[in-house]
Amino acid sequence: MPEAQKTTPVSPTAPAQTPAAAVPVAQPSAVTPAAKPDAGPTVPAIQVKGVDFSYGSNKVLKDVTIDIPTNEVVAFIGPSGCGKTTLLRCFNRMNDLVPGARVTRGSIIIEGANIADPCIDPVQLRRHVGMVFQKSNPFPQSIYDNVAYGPRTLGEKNKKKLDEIVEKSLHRAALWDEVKDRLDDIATGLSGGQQQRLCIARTMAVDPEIILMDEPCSALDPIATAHVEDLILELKEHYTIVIVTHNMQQATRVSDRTAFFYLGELIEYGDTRQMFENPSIKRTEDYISGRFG
Ligand SMILES: Nc1ncnc2c1ncn2[C@@H]1O[C@H](COP(=O)(O)OP(=O)(O)OP(=O)(O)O)[C@@H](O)[C@H]1O
Repeated sequence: MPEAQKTTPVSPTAPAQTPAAAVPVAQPSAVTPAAKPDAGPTVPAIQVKGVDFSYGSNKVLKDVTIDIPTNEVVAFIGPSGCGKTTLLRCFNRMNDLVPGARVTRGSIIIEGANIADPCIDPVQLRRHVGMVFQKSNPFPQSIYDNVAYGPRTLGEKNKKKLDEIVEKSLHRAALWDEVKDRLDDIATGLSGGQQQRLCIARTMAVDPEIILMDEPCSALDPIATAHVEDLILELKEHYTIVIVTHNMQQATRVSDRTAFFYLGELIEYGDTRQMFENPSIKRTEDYISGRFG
């Protein structure tokens, strides 16, 4: 991807990396992420400020405020129906596609821009904020064409450039060595774990800054899951990752911070190890120790 495109801000009116306003200082301490030791002040990749979200008259997110730090992995956990996926899908406005679904209060700031701003193009936003789904969904095309799809859609026609993007993306997805000699084979012939890594490569081919993962390992066996988890740890050097997971061990293995949701509210947010070893809130403790959910 040309460098100029890579740094295109989400909003055409906002300069790239414009510092956003600080988050409200009056957050409850349980939802304030702990500062990383020695980390200087950086603008979070995503700032969620007092968001309410409804499907029709059903309010499913209530006053959610959370910062997602740049180049970290944040896990969203909580019992089924608590709103994890809904919040994740707010970050690239995937919920726009659901009739009657909307943010009714608050704002979400990405790269200094309020993503609800009418001048934001959701397609452009999704280039910056990629998504990997629960079930791998490769197109019934070749491995190469799956990865080249995004760049081609954005207008890249140069074969050499496309070859480079495909190779780099497959490398980053830790799949290159397994597929380099069969790039023309149909993608649906890959194993489940390979298909999921291909979908991650496809997401990376348009050079996003943020990758959203909605239970990316739920359909995978333990070996394929381990591959994807290793990959997540490698990817955070280059990307900010938000992952929804029902697997508590997975949250502890891959994430720097964890956010626990219950009935549409953010109950606790903090350093993953600290939260799992010494949660501040009784309900968090009950959930992570398997007493409900
Ligand atoms: N497309 C939709 N239309 C109407 N209601 C929806 C829709 N998607 C989700 N909901 C409702 O919103 C609430 C939150 O759902 P969401 O999928 O965000 O929860 P979740 O925590 O991700 O659940 P799970 O862990 O089971 O995936 C639930 O009550 C759900 O029924």
